[in-house]
Amino acid sequence: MRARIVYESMFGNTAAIAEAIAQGLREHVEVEVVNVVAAAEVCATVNLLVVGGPTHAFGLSRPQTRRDAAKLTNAPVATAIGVREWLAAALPVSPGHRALAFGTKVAKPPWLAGSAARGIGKRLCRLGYSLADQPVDFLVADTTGPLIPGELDRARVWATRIAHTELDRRMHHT
Ligand SMILES: Cc1cc2nc3c(=O)[nH]c(=O)nc-3n(C[C@H](O)[C@H](O)[C@H](O)COP(=O)(O)O)c2cc1C
Repeated sequence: MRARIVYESMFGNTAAIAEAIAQGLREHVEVEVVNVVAAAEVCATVNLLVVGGPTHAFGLSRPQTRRDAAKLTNAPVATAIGVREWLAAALPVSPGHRALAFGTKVAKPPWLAGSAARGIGKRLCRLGYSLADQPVDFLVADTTGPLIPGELDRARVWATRIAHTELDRRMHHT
């Protein structure tokens, strides 16, 4: 089984979660982790597509929010393409394709609405994917991070559980 993780990240937090998910999946699955900037079209030979990005202005980032993010860091930030644009350009898939959605957002205030993970999940479903689990938000302490303690472990454990259930599912479907 092969998985591809496509992520977007301004300050490295979503990137770190993507790596933790890869670690969790890798115990059972061949995994490739790709920054959305470098991700070409959706690869047909992948059994599980995992897509993640930061929550900006209650949803997926846009060119303007990425430009705003770029002002908060000296590190190079890709503003031209994000997960929103990548998914908008993706081709629909036939039934049976599996996917997972994740995102990051600030922990406080807890009532702050919006989730990139949910938006990504919706778009994946519209493309024809069935989600292997509910979209998951991972939390950062502040806009530029860091992740709150325990989030990397939570991502690893989540991914390992999904790898198990997906392998199990494939064994019983073939
Ligand atoms: C322009 C901008 C808008 C943001 N809007 C939200 C928001 O609406 N809700 C939220 O929870 N976090 C918001 N955040 C915080 C981001 O979710 C946070 O920067 C991100 O999770 C960090 O991940 P990254 O290092 O991978 O970019 C915003 C951040 C930026 C830069």
